[in-house]
Amino acid sequence: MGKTTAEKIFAAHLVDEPFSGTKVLRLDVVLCHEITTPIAIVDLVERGKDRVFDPSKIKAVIDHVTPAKDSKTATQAKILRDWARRQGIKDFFDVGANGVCHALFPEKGFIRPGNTVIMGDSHTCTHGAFGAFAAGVGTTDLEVGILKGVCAFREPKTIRVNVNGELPKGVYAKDVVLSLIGRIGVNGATDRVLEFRGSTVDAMTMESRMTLCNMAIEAGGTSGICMPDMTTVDYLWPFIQGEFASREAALQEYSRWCSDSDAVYEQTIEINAAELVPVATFGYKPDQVKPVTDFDNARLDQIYLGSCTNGRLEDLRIAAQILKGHTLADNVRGILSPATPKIYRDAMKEGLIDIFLDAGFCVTNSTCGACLGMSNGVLAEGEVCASTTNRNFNGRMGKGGMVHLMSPATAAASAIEGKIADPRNYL
Ligand SMILES: CC(C)[C@H](C(=O)O)[C@@H](O)C(=O)O
Ligand code: SF4
Repeated sequence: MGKTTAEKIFAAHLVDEPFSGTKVLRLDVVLCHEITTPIAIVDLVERGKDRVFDPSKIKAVIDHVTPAKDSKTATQAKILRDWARRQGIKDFFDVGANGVCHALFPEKGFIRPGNTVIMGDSHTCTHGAFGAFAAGVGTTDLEVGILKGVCAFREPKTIRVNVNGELPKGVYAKDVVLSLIGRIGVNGATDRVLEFRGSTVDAMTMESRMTLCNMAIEAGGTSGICMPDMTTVDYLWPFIQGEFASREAALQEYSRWCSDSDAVYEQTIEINAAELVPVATFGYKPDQVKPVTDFDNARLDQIYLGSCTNGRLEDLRIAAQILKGHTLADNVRGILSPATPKIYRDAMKEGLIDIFLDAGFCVTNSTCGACLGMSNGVLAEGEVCASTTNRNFNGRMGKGGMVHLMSPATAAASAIEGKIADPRNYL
């Protein structure tokens, strides 16, 4: 019987099976940020276990609130910073070099096909775009991961999502994944891997694949996964060229992680790309999704472009293309947080930042900040934000505030009109 990508990765990393169904896997990468890792660090220090299994396999960033906004966040950053220095963690990204974890780490080439990756962050599933098994974990698992380089998982079943056909004008990876979540619900993939397949996914950039995998958790999924292919190799090439004689050789090596043609799936979902339309969420759950054309004058106060879902260069390009020559509607303010310093710099070189500034946007440094309502764009009670992020929970971007999730194109069109708008009218 053939194996799925997740099954292959589990088999290749298995170190123990203490109970039936629970598998202890060897970890290739442990990712850390300043919100969850300091809790683990303090506990490890208290227990006299201030060690790490392998400093070269640990990558850390201060990204959620940076530069620190108060004493508490400064302390969290300091705990992570001191630990990284103490443990000799070279891949540590501090103020000036830091960006949103799930955008920064892939950009640095840290995630490879077939890898096992954990982080104390629910959107770790993003890294599955590289054909890796990447899962968010709690503090206890994170501590064990940091100390021993292993993590226990129940082997997840895989749901295959076939997306075929060409995406219509104004429809992007965000619309695909929001439409999927709208269909299967916020628990539709609980404890499952969502494997994204089909010609639409094959044609996607790594950035778009990351957008797809990023939101697997919003349907309850443990990880999203895409098949490694030449797009993956091309993205990683600057980092792997020393390891392989040619791109073809790299592709051959990475292809072994692709699901077998006779792999068994728990369920297969078919999505016809041609039928998709630009969508946005309307409630406090990511599965409350409807076409943008069904919003009747939905009032907005803020537009937010950024995050690990849609703060990448391709997202900024799409939004800038729509915003060019326009300004923000009178009733809204706009905030752009390019997800990493490289994205920021590239956007500057391409003239995109000028377009945002000309439109009236405030451009912040690279941080999660507003996405989780901690800094750089927190909503006031009763305010509404059109956002390219991944969570619309009640109060997510500020107590009493509401969030509509959408693609960068829809956010840009909405910025111009001051209400949820159809990007197709601007393309
Ligand atoms: C702070 C962190 C634990 C959290 C997460 O796990 O997702 C954050 O990144 C978020 O998006 O809410
Ligand atoms: S950008 Fe938002 S969703 Fe992504 S890691 Fe940061 S807080 Fe979490």
